[in-house]
Amino acid sequence: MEAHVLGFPRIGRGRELKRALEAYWRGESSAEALLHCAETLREQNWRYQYDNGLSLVTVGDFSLYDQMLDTACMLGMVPPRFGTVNGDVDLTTYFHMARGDAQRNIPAMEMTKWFDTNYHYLVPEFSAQTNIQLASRKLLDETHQALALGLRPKPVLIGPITFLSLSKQEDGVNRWEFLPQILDVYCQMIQRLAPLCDWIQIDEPVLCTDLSLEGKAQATTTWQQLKKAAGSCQVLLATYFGRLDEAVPLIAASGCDAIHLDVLRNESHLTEIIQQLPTSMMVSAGIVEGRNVWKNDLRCSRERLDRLRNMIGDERLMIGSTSSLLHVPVDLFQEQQLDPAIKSWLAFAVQKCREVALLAHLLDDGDHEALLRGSDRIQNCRRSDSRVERPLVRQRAAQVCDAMHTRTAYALRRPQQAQWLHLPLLPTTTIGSFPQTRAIRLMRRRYQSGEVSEQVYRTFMQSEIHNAVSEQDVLGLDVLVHGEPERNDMVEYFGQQMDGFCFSEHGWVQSYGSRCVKPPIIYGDVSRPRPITVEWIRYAQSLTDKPIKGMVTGPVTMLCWSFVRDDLPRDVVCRQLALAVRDEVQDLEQAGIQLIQIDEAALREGMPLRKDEAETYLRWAVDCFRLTSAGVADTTQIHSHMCYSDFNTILPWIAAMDADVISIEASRSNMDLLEGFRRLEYPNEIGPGIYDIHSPRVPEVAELIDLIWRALEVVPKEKLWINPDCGLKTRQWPEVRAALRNMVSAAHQVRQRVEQDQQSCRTAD
Ligand SMILES: Nc1nc2c(c(=O)[nH]1)N[C@@H](CNc1ccc(C(=O)N[C@@H](CCC(=O)N[C@@H](CCC(=O)N[C@@H](CCC(=O)O)C(=O)O)C(=O)O)C(=O)O)cc1)CN2
Ligand code: MET
Ligand SMILES: [Zn+2]
Repeated sequence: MEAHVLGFPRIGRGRELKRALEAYWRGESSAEALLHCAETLREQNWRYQYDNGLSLVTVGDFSLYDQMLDTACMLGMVPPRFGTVNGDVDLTTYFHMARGDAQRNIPAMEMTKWFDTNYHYLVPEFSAQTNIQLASRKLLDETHQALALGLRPKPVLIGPITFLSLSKQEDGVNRWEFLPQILDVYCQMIQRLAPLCDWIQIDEPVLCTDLSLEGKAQATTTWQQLKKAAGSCQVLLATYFGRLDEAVPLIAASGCDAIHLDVLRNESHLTEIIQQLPTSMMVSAGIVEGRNVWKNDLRCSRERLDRLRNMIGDERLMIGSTSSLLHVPVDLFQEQQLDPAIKSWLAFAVQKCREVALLAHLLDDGDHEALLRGSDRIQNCRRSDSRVERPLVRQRAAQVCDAMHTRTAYALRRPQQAQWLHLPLLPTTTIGSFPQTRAIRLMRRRYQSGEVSEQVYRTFMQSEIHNAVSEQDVLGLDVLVHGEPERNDMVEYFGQQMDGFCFSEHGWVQSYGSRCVKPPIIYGDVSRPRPITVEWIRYAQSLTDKPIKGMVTGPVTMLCWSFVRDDLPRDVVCRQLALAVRDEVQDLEQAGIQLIQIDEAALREGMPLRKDEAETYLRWAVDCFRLTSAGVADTTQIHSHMCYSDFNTILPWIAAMDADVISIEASRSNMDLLEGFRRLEYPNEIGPGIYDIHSPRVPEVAELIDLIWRALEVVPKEKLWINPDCGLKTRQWPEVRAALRNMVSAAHQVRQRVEQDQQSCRTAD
């Protein structure tokens, strides 16, 4: 029986790829060194798969930056601003596409979230100049590398339907018209791969979303052609992240040799799905979860697989992970500090490979009872651990009532806030973080390792806060922040101070390019034993007469960016988080902080992939935000920040959050997205980001003024705030200083004009 995973993390168990990339970008190492590191990592990843008993190793999941970008390169789709392509896309062009070219002032390709994960892909661009041609040998070379090592490669490609669905097009261009040319390149590649392997994997995760009309119309014939190109090599059509629904008949008619599906997320429809497939089609059962870190319940999985086997027979079954393992850390065995009991409940990518192989083995005849008992013991230990279910947390959650979600009407709060705040028109602020410098990170590491005392650490962080506050004072911002120097990450930091969470030392997961996150693990009921941010924020407030905006991470974002326990529904966990953050918000208020931002950066990305599940999610997500924020006085101003602002379909829900002020990403869309807020007559205040913090480019005053005027066409002047798109932690101080200086100057100039106009209106009256 074939046993495989859909993909493996590429960052390396010691984040080798991150270090190699950043050294190369800084000009400190050669392209050869980078490519050598990549080759070594691929080999290492395949060894993990092979040594743990998988029958195939996945090839082509490795990338120097992103697999969608790699696919665009394979198709020769270099956007014209980066130059013309001659032959294969070179490394310099590749990284310019990913990160922009600062020297020539060329913006990078857009980055956005990969389905409902915290991974970002680069969005391929179709324009009138797009010229599709095979322009990368990467997949072929890597397949040869695996063969040379004596391994059995299974090359993987992002499928054409997913690729096109996730791309963008310039006005007047229909990207679907490129499908025949794209297919031609895919077929060329597949024809070359076919003699080298038994299986080719075509990833079509878009099948687990509500498919577009074009996608539906083109899918089946597209895959039929891919299969034709593969000849006698078998094609596995891989779906993941959700339910298949209406995609099943499309797949059934594809002529492909196997379908991969997520058994857990399709459980209730499994029989129906199988009935629709031709009996010649094999089923690769995604049974080991690729999106969380919990050890597989082998008995339960074996029962699931047995039911499936009874429907289709042994010879039609393959065993796999539910999705690529890109979304989990590499190797649990590196962890030295985890509580041993909790560690025994976990599996990272390497361990998950083993689980897939074990499950294939468990389906053989033979006595596997000892193995199953071992797995049962672990599951029981986890269920009965006293840290998992805590009566006080449950009691408190049960006592939550409607009144705890509701504040006085905004119209009544607003004048009360204005009375003490005395803000000018178009107030300026930032989203929270200032540059996380090398020195800050180093100090944190030295403190964690015990090299420096708590006293030294605190004094250092206070001096960073002092520095951030005086920078903001000099810049003339109206509402200040403390700058978040004490936070390694906006989610991990809060998790580290709550009960019910645990942490890995090396559990890095790629977020984009070389940037990684270390998601905390929620294993038990969550509560907040003591205040988290109060000391830091109070210190910042003691340094200035201007208002400091307190900064906390909201419950939905804590949930979305953590590994969440799988023994409770997500909304229940989220409500526990909401109560914990609610306590923090109230403590900040008690400490005299009257502006508090509750970041819900991930609210939009947490939306389920299927529209029919969106409303349920939005209802509890918005409720949790309200539960977090509604315990404060009318005079306290609640802010919220959300990134990745594809908000148009959920605007009424954003309004229902009832934050006094929201800040959102808008600069890259040129304020276009505000149109929706105008139609809705968004009642509260709003700060559409006027400069893109993802790029080192310093925006000019004139363009900022222009954006502010554009925003004023839509947002009444009394409701508009001026701020960047997101936090500034990934930037450097010189850029930040220059950009904020321009932002404040732009705000002042527009403010003056608006005030003059007001004056002359009054005189005319
Ligand atoms: N969880 C989460 N998801 C998010 C975001 C976010 O902020 N958090 N933002 C959006 C964009 N995603 C991002 C993801 C990561 C980073 C980022 O900057 N990551 C850092 C790591 C941040 C971190 O946890 N840093 C730790 C550990 C840093 C570290 O590597 N330390 C060195 C030692 C210090 C040194 O020599 O530099 C080491 O351990 O070897 C700290 O500051 O304490 C990185 O990859 O470089 C930025 C944006 C969406 N998703
Ligand atoms: C990814 S959203 C970031 C919000 C946070 N307050 C920051 O400025 O970093
Ligand atoms: Zn943000």
